[in-house]
Amino acid sequence: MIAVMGAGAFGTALAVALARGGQGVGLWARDAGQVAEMAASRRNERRLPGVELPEGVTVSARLEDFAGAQTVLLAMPMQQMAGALGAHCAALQGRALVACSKGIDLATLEGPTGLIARVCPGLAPAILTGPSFAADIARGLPTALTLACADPALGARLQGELSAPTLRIYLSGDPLGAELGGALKNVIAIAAGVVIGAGLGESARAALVTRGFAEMSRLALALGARAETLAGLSGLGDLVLTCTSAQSRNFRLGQALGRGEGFDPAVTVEGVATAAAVSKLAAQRGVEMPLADMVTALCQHKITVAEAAEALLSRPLKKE
Ligand SMILES: NC(=O)C1=CN([C@@H]2O[C@H](COP(=O)(O)OP(=O)(O)OC[C@H]3O[C@@H](n4cnc5c(N)ncnc54)[C@H](O)[C@@H]3O)[C@@H](O)[C@H]2O)C=CC1
Ligand SMILES: O=C(CO)COP(=O)(O)O
Repeated sequence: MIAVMGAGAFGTALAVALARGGQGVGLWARDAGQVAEMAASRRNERRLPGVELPEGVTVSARLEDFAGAQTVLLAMPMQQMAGALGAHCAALQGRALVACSKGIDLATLEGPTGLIARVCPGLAPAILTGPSFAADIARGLPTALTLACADPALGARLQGELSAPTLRIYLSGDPLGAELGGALKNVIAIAAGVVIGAGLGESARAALVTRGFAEMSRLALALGARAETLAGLSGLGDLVLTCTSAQSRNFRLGQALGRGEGFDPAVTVEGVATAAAVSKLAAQRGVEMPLADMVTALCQHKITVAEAAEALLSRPLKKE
């Protein structure tokens, strides 16, 4: 059995895909009311409407019900991960923990695997990330993801366990690079949404995505990630998806900013807190991240879109 902590869109979609592939999956939600609703309707209408939970998915608000699961997927928003893990560390002893969240913790500037290693020392962390909208996974559309783990034997076990007929998993030994790609692309996706929302055009978006990739790579390499990881599914792959699709919540928030419209604060948009974390991290390391800094300032309403565009276009001319 595999357990999934966090019954949002992504956790539910992964549970559905894995169960369709023949795995027994325990889907844990902290809210007993939501669990009762899902158990009765066999759906998660709040987060993943229109998708039936296969028979192989068991829902519960009691983590003890999934004590047999050797692998636990963590699928809550990044800023909630430290609290959720801290509360359940004892119950998770002896399991492999696979982070499915994309972001950097604003309080500690840790990514998911670093946070797991600190909050639950002794547990084996891995990360599952890459271009994959929950709705696509749940519809059974083909999806490829990266499973990154520092321990090659555990990584190979998880790769096999988490692969399903429409979920193709590639293995990486660079969890830092994989998690940084997933976190940083959300920040650039907000900027891409701003460009489109403000009517600055497709050419500007292509330039921004390219310069965004350069800036993602600059920070990731400075922190010790591998360049080939950034060029893979978890970096470039997810950057392309998120910067070009209105299915992305990060892109849609950016579009709203670009148009001067509001955005529903209840929607999970990982890039907002992560942009602020990235700006801090980059300043600490002396890495230039002009796009992330602009996104941070825009999200905090410290500058206007016109000022951001002007500031980026008037930067000193450089070599590519
Ligand atoms: N939705 C998508 O297409 C994808 C999402 N992700 C990542 O998955 C993570 C979760 O995103 P979504 O599922 O889309 O968000 P969501 O907004 O659909 O759901 C978040 C869920 O987390 C739960 N939650 C919040 N705090 C919690 C806590 N302390 N303990 C347990 N559960 C808690 C909420 O009740 C909610 O059910 C994010 O980091 C996101 O970047 C990754 C790939 C695709
Ligand atoms: O990470 C995702 C797709 O790979 C989902 O993106 P959003 O969080 O922007 O919706």
